[in-house]
Amino acid sequence: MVHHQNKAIREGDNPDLTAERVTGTFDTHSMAAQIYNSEAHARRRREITEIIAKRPELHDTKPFPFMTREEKILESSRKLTLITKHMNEIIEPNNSNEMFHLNNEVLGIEGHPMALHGIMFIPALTAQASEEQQKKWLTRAINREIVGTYAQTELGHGTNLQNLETTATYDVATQEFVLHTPTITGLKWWPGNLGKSSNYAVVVALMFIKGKNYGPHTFMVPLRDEKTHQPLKGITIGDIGPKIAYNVTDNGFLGFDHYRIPRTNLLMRHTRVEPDGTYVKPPHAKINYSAMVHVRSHMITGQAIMLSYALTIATRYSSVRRQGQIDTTQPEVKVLEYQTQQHRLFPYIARAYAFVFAGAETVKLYERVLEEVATGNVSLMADLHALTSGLKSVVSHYTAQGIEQARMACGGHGYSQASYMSEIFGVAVGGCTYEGENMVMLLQLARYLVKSASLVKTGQSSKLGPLVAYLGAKSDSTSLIDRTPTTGFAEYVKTFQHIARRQTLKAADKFFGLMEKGEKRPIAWNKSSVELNRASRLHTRLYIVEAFVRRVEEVADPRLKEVLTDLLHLHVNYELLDMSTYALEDGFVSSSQLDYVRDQLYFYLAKIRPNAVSLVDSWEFSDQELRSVLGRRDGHVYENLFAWAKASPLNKTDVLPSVDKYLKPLMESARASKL
Ligand SMILES: CC/C=C\C/C=C\C/C=C\C/C=C\C=C\C(=O)SCCNC(=O)CCNC(=O)[C@H](O)C(C)(C)COP(=O)(O)OP(=O)(O)OC[C@H]1O[C@@H](n2cnc3c(N)ncnc32)[C@H](O)[C@@H]1OP(=O)(O)O
Ligand SMILES: Cc1cc2nc3c(=O)[nH]c(=O)nc-3n(C[C@H](O)[C@H](O)[C@H](O)COP(=O)(O)OP(=O)(O)OC[C@H]3O[C@@H](n4cnc5c(N)ncnc54)[C@H](O)[C@@H]3O)c2cc1C
Repeated sequence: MVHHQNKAIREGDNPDLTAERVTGTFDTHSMAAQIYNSEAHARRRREITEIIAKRPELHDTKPFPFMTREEKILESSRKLTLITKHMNEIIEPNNSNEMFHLNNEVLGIEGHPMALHGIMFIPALTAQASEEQQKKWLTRAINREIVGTYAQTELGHGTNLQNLETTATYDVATQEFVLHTPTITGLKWWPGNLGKSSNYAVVVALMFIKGKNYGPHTFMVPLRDEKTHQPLKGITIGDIGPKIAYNVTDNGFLGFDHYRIPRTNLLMRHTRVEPDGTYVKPPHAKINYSAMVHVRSHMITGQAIMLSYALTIATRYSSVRRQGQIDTTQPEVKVLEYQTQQHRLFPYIARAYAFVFAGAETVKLYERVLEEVATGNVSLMADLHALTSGLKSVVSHYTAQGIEQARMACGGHGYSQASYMSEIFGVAVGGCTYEGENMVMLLQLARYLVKSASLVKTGQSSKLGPLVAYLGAKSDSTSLIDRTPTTGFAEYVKTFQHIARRQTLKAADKFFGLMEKGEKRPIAWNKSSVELNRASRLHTRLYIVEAFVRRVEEVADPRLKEVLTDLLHLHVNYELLDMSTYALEDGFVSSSQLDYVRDQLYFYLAKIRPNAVSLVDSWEFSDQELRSVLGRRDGHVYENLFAWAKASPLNKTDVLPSVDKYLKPLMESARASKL
């Protein structure tokens, strides 16, 4: 048997797809180790996939698009119960990476009844509950004796937490907090799994003690009777209805009617209220925003994975779809031969790799900050907040764009739910909104950038943190791209630094200039905000490029290094063209240099072409995880599209009741009236 570098090759596959895999120049298992950050985890992912493949009870009973929302929730609950019961046979206990993979394989991306339990409820208790509180609730939560969510957003307010309407008023006499929803707009609205699944929530409410508003605080709140699951007295609760996607998750509403909880249900790791109502301040004002930072830090990888789902589907399909000729004397070509198709897909393949590498760095920083904060050191919180705010915005934006490009690259079949593209898009695009609307989060990063710009302008560049140190550096007068014998990545990084620095300083000048002219700070901020967000995007895209460069530098295997270097070339050239307005504005890059960048881009599209399928195969998504007829590993698309269509509920009978009831009589009466 021939051992190929691409480990997805199997006998009997569509030969067009096998031909693509044979041309791969690198070992896809080794690339998976880069993507998943260790050989051990990449191997464990494969093992988990194999275990699941052998357990039919963990497979979907029918394609998700053919299920109603209720059926999907039932099916998801069934599988959730099974994986909870057999967890230790499938994954290592408490390994969150393995858990993430298990969930994606078995439950899928549409959510499940305990999604928020793992993503936010447990992280909130871990970071914000005192040791005593953790003994009481965390172990029970980890054991899934109770199910919880994170209830912050309200019908009227999601972004502006200071103006939430839910109040938690301390009653010194009974040592209780009284939770209350004063208006319709104060109803909690959106929290995942709040509607029907959770019996507890970490609730964010404005805390009032002796008439003073202490701002948003987090409380552990029982919502439903642990035995009957009936809502407790004083609680109004339900599902908010179907959404664009993610409909297995019961996003919910919640209202409180003078609902009492003990004082000790305020999460008290960093902040306290004494029995007499004395308030003990936390070491950092935003320390209780940690569950949001947790998701923002992890969602970078989550988004990269969803982008890669779509790219895997589109790239495989483009290798089996033949349409039209390039040379009219030759047979029809695979659509992947078209330069336009490559230009649509390959830069996004590069972005997906860039995002997953940036995501790995972010999680590392998050874990470091989490440890430091636990010991009272909050010095890196602002840096982490700035970085994750920018990354969640930029990455979710390009992920949604990339998925949509991948869908269009599949032509008509991309529009069928058999492709699964609409669900992938729908789930991913939610990331532009949840955990902070993207514009809002870019403005959070902009605050950090403006402060950094102030340091530069006042001659204090030495105080800049490592993520913004480039703002204090001097620029060359023009870019060195194509002006040195060999243009390396360093020239590109310097060019991106120049662009981000110039835009940051320009936006900050505009803001400070408006204030000098007498505008109040918030007005000046609003009038500069488009320019400020441009700076935030450029800064974040620079960070992503640098993370990509750092990773490629670390890779030892020469075959992997070569293909990752090709991807990085594609990435930097594509990015530079995409932001060329900024580069041309001050003549830092000339139009002849951009011609060079364009030529490089086309060169690397062609160079990557033979590795395209192997690059997507390296993500090692099983068919069960992808849930896409177009993206099947074996490439047998057409016969399976036909089988899928035949299985559609509409095809259970030849004549639909609606035809019997309405269309037949309509046609009959039309015919009769002609007589
Ligand atoms: C593991 C997951 C993997 C994959 C996920 C896959 C699927 C997920 C599927 C579904 C989604 C699941 C869950 C979704 C959950 C949610 O959406 S929860 C709700 C999230 N809500 C938000 O994000 C609200 C956004 N708003 C805010 O965060 C805040 O309101 C704010 C915009 C930051 C402003 O806060 P505030 O009003 O308090 O601000 P100011 O008083 O003006 O202070 C600003 C200063 O505070 C600093 N700051 C703010 N936040 C932080 C922080 N977290 N850490 C450190 N510092 C912070 C900010 O920098 C300002 O500082 P300054 O400039 O020095 O003044
Ligand atoms: C799929 C999904 C899951 C969610 N899960 C949860 C959950 O589990 N728990 C939870 O508590 N919440 C959850 N949410 C809610 C989510 O976090 C909020 O919807 C989100 O933070 C945005 O807030 P908003 O809806 O108030 O948007 P708005 O703030 O109303 O945004 C509307 C527009 O106003 C703009 N805008 C608002 N403020 C500013 C500003 N200061 N400057 C400039 N522009 C501004 C925005 O950019 C946007 O264009 C979820 C939402 C979704 C879609």
